[in-house]
Amino acid sequence: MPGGIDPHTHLEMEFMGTVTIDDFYSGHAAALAGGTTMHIDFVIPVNGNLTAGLESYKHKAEKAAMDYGFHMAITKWNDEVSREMEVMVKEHGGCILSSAFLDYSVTYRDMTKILCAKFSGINSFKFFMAYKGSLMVTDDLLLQGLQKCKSLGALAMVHAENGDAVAEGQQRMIDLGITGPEGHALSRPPVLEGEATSRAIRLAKFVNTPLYVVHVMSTDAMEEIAKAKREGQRVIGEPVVSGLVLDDSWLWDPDFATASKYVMSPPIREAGHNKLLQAALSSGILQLVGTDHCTFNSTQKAFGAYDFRKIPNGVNGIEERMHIIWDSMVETGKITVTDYVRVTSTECAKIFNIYPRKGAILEGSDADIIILNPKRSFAMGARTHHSRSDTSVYEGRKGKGMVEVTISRGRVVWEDGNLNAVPGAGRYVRTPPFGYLFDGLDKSDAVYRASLRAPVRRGEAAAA
Ligand SMILES: NC(=O)NCCC(=O)O
Ligand SMILES: [Zn+2]
Repeated sequence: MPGGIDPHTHLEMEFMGTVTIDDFYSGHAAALAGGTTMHIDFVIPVNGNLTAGLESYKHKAEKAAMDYGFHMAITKWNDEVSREMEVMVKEHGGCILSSAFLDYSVTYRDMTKILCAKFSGINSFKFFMAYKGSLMVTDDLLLQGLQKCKSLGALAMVHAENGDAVAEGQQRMIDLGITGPEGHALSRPPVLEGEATSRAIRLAKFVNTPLYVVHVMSTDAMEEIAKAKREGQRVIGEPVVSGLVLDDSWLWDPDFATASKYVMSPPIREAGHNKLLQAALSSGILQLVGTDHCTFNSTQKAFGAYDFRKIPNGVNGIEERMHIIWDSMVETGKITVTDYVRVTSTECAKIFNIYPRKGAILEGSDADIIILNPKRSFAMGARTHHSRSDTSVYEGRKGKGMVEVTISRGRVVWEDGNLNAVPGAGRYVRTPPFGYLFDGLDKSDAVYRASLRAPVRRGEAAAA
């Protein structure tokens, strides 16, 4: 089948003052072991300092062992950011140098050109509606961003939680003396995810642009997506492996190291949400499976030993995704093998406009192929996984369905537990703008304009 594509990971990303511990090599090794031949999400903040952001990623990307693409995070708004979004979307050769860069030396300008040429071709931008005081965007910024995304043919993605209310919820827990990992889940209940999802959907509707909701963790958020889709809105919902198969009971574990492993945002929900998210995936309400892979080791998680707000957010999943989805959804008859290929690969390639180069086995496609043996069993855990993390939220999990071979662009990069990819073997994959989600938007915009019956001509104008 086509090699899996993980639409949403964070490898070696700085987050909550901590750097995630998987880098381009260990993370990619883990991903290839999981049968994933490429993935899409590295969050680079666009902060009016594009070149610095790209420069810091260039060295990491040079070590990539698998094909990869980028999303970019928009965390503030000004003309420079707006301009940088254009820079990132333009294809190779069409790179625009922002006016600020032109003031620098030729060498600097050339470097900018090279970096832009190398990393342009990004067609998605991510907006965090949570993490007040750091990444969170206001409605005003989100609106500006949605409009800009639409004009560029780029997909707007949202981390949907009401960040203001989360901050209140956190303070409420601290005031109640709840400082442990369970406070994390209690401070940001499903209603806050549902509210932000609904708000983002409505703003995207107002702008008439497609929306991609990352890590849908609750039925509250899923129901908002279902409603919007029923009404014909172009909204993509991405559940992640942790939300599909885990529940929040671990957060109440008396052992801090165990409980803190499960801290991520939005939180892993109480049992029941997971099964309903699986059902939504089966029926097409949710469209593709990501991981939001963002690992911190036990030392890093221990930063929040006395205050859950300081526990770095994130769990593993890049290596486990293909196996767990096969075991929990195909082996149980919830989805067909064809659906499995769709939700782990094809849909992602289509949404990010790289199909059929990726996500298909066709003449002319990259020969990205996995061979999964449905009869072979797996047993997961930190001692045997390929991530650099000393913990796994899937510790002790057993099931059926093992990726035995991963082929990337025709080369066998993973075979029976052996990694055959060297650092630098991966290629950057440009994601062109105006994917299928943008088809016909001009027509619906025209219908909208025609429906306005305005301006009404009054007075002299009407008489003329
Ligand atoms: N999800 C999470 O807890 N960590 C990764 C960063 C984010 O996407 O929120
Ligand atoms: Zn997020």
